[in-house]
Amino acid sequence: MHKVVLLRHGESLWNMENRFTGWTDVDLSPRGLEEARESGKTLKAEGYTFDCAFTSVLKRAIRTLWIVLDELDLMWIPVYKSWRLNERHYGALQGLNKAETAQKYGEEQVKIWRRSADVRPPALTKDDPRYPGFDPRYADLSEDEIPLTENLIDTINRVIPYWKSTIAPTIKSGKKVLIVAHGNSLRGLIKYLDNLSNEEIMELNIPTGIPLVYELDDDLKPIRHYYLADEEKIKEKKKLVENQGKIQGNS
Ligand SMILES: O=C(O)[C@@H](CO)OP(=O)(O)O
Repeated sequence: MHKVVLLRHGESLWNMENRFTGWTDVDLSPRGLEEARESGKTLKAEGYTFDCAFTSVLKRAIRTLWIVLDELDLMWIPVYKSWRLNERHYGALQGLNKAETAQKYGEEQVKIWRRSADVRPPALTKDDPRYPGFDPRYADLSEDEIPLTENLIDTINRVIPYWKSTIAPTIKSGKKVLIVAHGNSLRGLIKYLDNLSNEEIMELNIPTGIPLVYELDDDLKPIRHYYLADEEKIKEKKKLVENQGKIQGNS
């Protein structure tokens, strides 16, 4: 049996301001820093240790990982960063306030943009300053790999090849792996691992900063999974994420 720990970064400054973030490289909020510290302490208290870690190229995930590794006194372990673990690209919605967008387009439309598997938010154009092609960290990507917008399936189509080529073989080799990533890149990974339908994934929200343990069999098929926090806290934090897409006062 293998265990892999998935962790969504702590609250970011744009989670705090309730803005669509995607590939925008915003840092953790003060609460996010605390959540990261808290997850590190929980993992330590529960006796978790890791041989290596995987994360995205976005600082809210990287800093969460640093803080967790600091708490675990594991800052020395190998850390692999890949754009493939980045948050889902939110296209032209990036930067907009989620509640205001719900006010303008309706809560149902915002839920579809946020949680459906196959609907893409409006796309960026290549002359938009938010186009990732202008960012040196994506210099090695081919033009087809650089998103203008993504739905969850597009995200899955870049996360899963990395899982198969790199993360899964590492886990199978017996290494203890920590993955610190994002709400939707983790939803994509979970949809794949648990074989969830497009309807089921619609209702899945991942709270910030709570370690999620997946126990996997030898073929890396999930046996069970659980968060390292009490039920109430998980429920409350999932609700918080869900309500971000509602018109203010409707939560
Ligand atoms: O804005 C985003 O990039 C994501 C994660 O913070 O938000 P959502 O939960 O709306 O998919």
